[in-house]
Amino acid sequence: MASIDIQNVKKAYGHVQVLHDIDLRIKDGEFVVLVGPSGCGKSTLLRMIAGLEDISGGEIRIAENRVNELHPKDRDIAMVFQSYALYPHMNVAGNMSYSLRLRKMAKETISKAVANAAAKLGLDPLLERRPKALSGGQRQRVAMGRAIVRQPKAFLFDEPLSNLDARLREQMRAEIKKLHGDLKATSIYVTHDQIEAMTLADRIVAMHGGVVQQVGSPLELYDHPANLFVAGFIGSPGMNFLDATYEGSAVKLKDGTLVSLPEPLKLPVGAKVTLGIRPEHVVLSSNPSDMAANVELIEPTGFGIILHLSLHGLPFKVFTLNRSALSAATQVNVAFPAQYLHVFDEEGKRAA
Ligand SMILES: Nc1ncnc2c1ncn2[C@@H]1O[C@H](COP(=O)(O)OP(=O)(O)OP(=O)(O)O)[C@@H](O)[C@H]1O
Repeated sequence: MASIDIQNVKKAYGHVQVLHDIDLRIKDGEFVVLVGPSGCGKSTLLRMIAGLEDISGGEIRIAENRVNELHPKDRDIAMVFQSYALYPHMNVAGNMSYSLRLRKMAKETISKAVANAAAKLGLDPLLERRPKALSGGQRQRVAMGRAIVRQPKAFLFDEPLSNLDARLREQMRAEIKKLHGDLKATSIYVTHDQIEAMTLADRIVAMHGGVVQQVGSPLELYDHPANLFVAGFIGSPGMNFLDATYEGSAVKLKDGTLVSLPEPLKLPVGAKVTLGIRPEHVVLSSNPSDMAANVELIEPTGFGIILHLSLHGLPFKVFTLNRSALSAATQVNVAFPAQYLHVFDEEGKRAA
């Protein structure tokens, strides 16, 4: 196991800069998730750590050693991809033991390592099977087993669950988390799925446009998003945003409604701001003096209900567990509890 240090790392393809000055220190044993929309540069960063892409600037250190010039096979890390890349002509045991056989390890040591990993992953009954006789989930487990037997310094996961159906993804996600609890191996996991990031990570690195937007625990990002991008990306359904102006202890919405803040912010009175509130934090009220919104669509999810509203003519969502919302009238009143409000300045940064 090892820490991974990423210092001022840049990547350019020709004149196009796809990663800008990335600085991250991943602690020994930590599970860090790189999350962001397609094209944000997360896979490129992972591939640079693995040695599959050149580094245009900066330094990457694994276990305190600079690896910029090291060949992937000399970095002692294991990568698990979305495509399982198993050898079709080898059975499960053969696939899992391949790298150890290449290293000419003793047969007994190899069998023990394979047996240990197979037990952890529930692969014992499948050791003799070829990949074509396995389900997608089982193949992904073999790919993980192949990584585990090597006891690498770190695991790098590149969207490993993307090929699986929703239920299996959920199950494998929990298995990966349990496995990490067990192995405590340094892990970097790339995904575009914010739920995967929230549920798996010790720390999330939210990326956008080749720039790290925020690094923190899942709840830090959920409770205190550093900017509009993170606020909108983390959480589903996504946060509602409303244009407003700062009025001291309140913000004023476009229609003149004053929304009280829990405390004053360091902003000049009259400053343009964006008010954010998550759909699950909006209160459906019966008080006619609260803001009125038109009901456009009702989506029952089983667990709860998503109300698509039009507030001051703009789309606005509410998530509620209250089933009476299923029969909501054409108009509802909404209230914004002060402790759940987020305010962002004109540049989109969280206002403190
Ligand atoms: N070989 C390449 N040549 C030129 N540009 C590239 C190359 N590989 C990636 N890029 C660009 O670099 C940017 C980052 O790509 P990257 O694959 O890291 O994004 P990503 O966040 O992992 O997206 P996805 O989830 O779609 O894989 C993109 O704009 C992409 O078009």
